[in-house]
Amino acid sequence: MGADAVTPTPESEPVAPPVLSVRGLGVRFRMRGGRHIAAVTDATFDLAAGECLALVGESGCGKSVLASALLGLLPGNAQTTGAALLTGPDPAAPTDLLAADERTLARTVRGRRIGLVPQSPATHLTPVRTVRSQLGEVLSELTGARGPALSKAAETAAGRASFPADHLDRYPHELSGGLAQRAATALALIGDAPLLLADEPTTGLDRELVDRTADELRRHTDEGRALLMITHDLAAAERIADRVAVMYAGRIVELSPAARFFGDRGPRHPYARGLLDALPEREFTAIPGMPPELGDLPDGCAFAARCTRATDVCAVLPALTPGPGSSVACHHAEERVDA
Ligand SMILES: Nc1ncnc2c1ncn2[C@@H]1O[C@H](COP(=O)(O)OP(=O)(O)OP(=O)(O)O)[C@@H](O)[C@H]1O
Repeated sequence: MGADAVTPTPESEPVAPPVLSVRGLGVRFRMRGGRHIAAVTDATFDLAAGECLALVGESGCGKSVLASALLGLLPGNAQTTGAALLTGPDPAAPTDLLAADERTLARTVRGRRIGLVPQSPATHLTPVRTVRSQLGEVLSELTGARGPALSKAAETAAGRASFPADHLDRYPHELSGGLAQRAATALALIGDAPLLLADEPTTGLDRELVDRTADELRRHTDEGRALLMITHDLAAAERIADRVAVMYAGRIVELSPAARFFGDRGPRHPYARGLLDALPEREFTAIPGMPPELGDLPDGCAFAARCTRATDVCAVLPALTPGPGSSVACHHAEERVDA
């Protein structure tokens, strides 16, 4: 499918001009013996200010690789295709994150135009330095603050992520999981980036902390930031996402408003429906079989081997196509409309 082959339906379209416009993004890893792993193929979506898009899917489907591509943090054996346009100070001259050089990404994008809320705050924070010192370092780098102003700025930065000022002089190992996450979020917010990228921000947290962390992220979105949240946690996605993109075997197979996805009508793609049905609070029925190897994908629909709806037509790759309520890459999606 070409980069501009997806025309989103009104329902699956973002509500304002995009902060991020991803078109036909692909990431392949070159392996020994001339083999390739197609980790992400033809990802196309927009993300607007004040909007949260949850990118969901099973482990290994390519979510984190997509995030790394947006941050310019792919390893040397990666090849990218397509474009990922990040709107900057001049809306008429967006930065293509896939084409930008490392200097541009390091100096003007990471931390300043994209704030990364990491998967594991414990490993993201430096263990031998207090939270105040770590906030101070990023603040002086991004804002130039020095001396007493720096300490005050650290308190303000902590407050934005609801990190308590009386814990600023603690080391990461002295923090609970929730506070470590808030410290990491405070770091991500310092540059006042219009786009936040949260990679599994709730992993390892108990349910109450998941809800609180998700609500915090929603608050930052409501302040006008765009949030791309990568998550296994469908409950967290349901809590805060405006739209949901479901990835399977490196491709986005459904792009849907969250209200529809989690509501009575539900997703239209059989895999997306299977993901929801696997939840303990729903049918608790696992999808049979395993996802295909990304180095050995079939020519047609990668989900067909696990799909109860598969027919001969599924040997032809289905394109992500606008339909009633959501965009879906499935030859049989229409059968599920308003079921
Ligand atoms: N440097 C690399 N070389 C080769 N393959 C890689 C490399 N990095 C990632 N992959 C492969 O890309 C695929 C997608 O990985 P990715 O980490 O994006 O999945 P994910 O959906 O984020 O899963 P998880 O939630 O478990 O992190 C996996 O099959 C992974 O093995």
